[in-house]
Amino acid sequence: MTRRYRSQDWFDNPDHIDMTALYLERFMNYGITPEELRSGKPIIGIAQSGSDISPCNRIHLDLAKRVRDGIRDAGGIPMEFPLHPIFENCRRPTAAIDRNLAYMGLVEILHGYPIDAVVLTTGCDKTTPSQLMAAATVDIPAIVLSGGPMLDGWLDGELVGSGAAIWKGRRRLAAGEIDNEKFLEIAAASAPSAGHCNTMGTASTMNAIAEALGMSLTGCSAIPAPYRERGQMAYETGRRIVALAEQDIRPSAILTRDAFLDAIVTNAAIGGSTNAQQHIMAMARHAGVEIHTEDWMKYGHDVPLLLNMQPSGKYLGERFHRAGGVPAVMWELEQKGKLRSQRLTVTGKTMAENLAGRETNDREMIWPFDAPLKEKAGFFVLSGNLFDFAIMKTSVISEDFRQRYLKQPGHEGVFECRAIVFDGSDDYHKRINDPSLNIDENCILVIRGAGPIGWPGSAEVVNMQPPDALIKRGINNLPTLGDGRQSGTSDSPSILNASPESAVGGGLAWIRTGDTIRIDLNNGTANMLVDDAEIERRKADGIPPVPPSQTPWQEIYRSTVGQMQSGACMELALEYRNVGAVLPRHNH
Ligand SMILES: CC(C)(O)[C@@H](O)C(=O)O
Repeated sequence: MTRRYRSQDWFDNPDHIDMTALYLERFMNYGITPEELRSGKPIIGIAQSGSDISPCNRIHLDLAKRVRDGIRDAGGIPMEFPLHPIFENCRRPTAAIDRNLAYMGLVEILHGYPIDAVVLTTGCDKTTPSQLMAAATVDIPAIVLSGGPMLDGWLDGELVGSGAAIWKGRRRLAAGEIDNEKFLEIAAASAPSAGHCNTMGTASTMNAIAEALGMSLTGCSAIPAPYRERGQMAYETGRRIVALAEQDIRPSAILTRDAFLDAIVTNAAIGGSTNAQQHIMAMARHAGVEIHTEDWMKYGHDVPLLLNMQPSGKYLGERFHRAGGVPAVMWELEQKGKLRSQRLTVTGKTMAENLAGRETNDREMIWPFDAPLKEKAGFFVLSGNLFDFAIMKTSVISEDFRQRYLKQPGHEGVFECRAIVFDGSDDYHKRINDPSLNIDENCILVIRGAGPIGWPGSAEVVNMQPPDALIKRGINNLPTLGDGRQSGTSDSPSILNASPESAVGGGLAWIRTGDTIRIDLNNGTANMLVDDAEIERRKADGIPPVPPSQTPWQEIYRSTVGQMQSGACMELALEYRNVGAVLPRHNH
């Protein structure tokens, strides 16, 4: 039996035939017939995230054609509409402020237009969580179609991964090993085709998480953008969303606590981006699921690193796809009982069923659970008088860094450093090479004013590079700490996402250059060794100033956003759930 869709309240509503005429007539101007719209078929939205200013997602302009084919073949009517663009690399002051804006825009579209189900076209970092957050709020049937990563980058016979090549290139530039032209050549080589980052940066991470949550078809996220399977996946996704609409399988049936815990576990096993922390929190909260600070350590930290992909490992996205992609990693976890896989996914089957038979045939790319690339590779959670919450990405800690800071005889897991404090990244760039700071290997670089309210939007700036003089001596990483984020493609073992941020009076506001910071990974603490009376005295100096808002949205964003610990959500939006079930009033 076909069910009555919400779109029929617009197009087939005997109580409001006067309104129906108004709703129907303008769709005809691009050739849709009233019969189609009144046929009782589901109207399937395609949230189009691709555009010329969203190059990571631009492939979706083509893929949408195959999605439409799938929707039509399965008996639905496609309607494509734009999503607010989000382009991490280029958006100033940061794309982080776009996540909540795109979220809000998509909620309004899905609620206010005759849309029964939606295909979410994901790619660049925040295009995934923003759309899943909206799907959770509206709670109409939804499915993720990833755009896929770029092809692998190659230069001079070596793999060059996007993002990772930039951070490495910057260091080589500072060391005087390459000139500007070579740096640009490396950057170009790392991005050889359509698609998002070919490394396990935030884009690949968030698409993998969408799949781990059960919101995309099995094997979707890792298919490189230009591969034929990508177009085929678009077609199958289009077909599948019609079935989800018919069966009324909604995100609330899929986005459960079990699904989010599996996302945390999978993120650790793939060496996922630190940005996943705030996005997982935000998606969970919009889905009405409680994820607690302790869950990161309890479920995530002990998970080993299984995927040999940059920045934690060696290879890039094409090999990941050929090795079986996300299902092959999850298969390893499933064998060891690390997942809660008896849960529904958009395939209509359980995650356990989706994973059956998905063992990898490439053990250089996906390592066995019992003989992994690294043990205990999940995020490490820290707290202390500098912040209530921050994370460290342990999967990228190099052996050199471990030896220097974490394996000092008699003090394993504990190190003390002299703080060099920067107020935002302009200050960092201006002063990092100032010889009067005497920065050496006993220093920790601290950045503040980079959180959701301070920046505004939380900037990817914590992976600060050491001064040129140190890099020339072969010291590529100093400990760093801050209330901002860092690129998922970075190999810096930073302590980041510190909450509460300096701009709201978090502990980072009271630290001064020259203070000693003690990091204790045995107890999960990070403290400035400054007594409480002195901290109180410093409070009289006030919170370090942050720049004024430059646009209306920046001001609204600042007045509504929470801290990164809790997902940097637009807090008032959390009051709204299942808004797709509440039809808006007629408009004339
Ligand atoms: C590479 C970027 C822009 O930094 C981001 O996409 C990430 O991976 O976090």
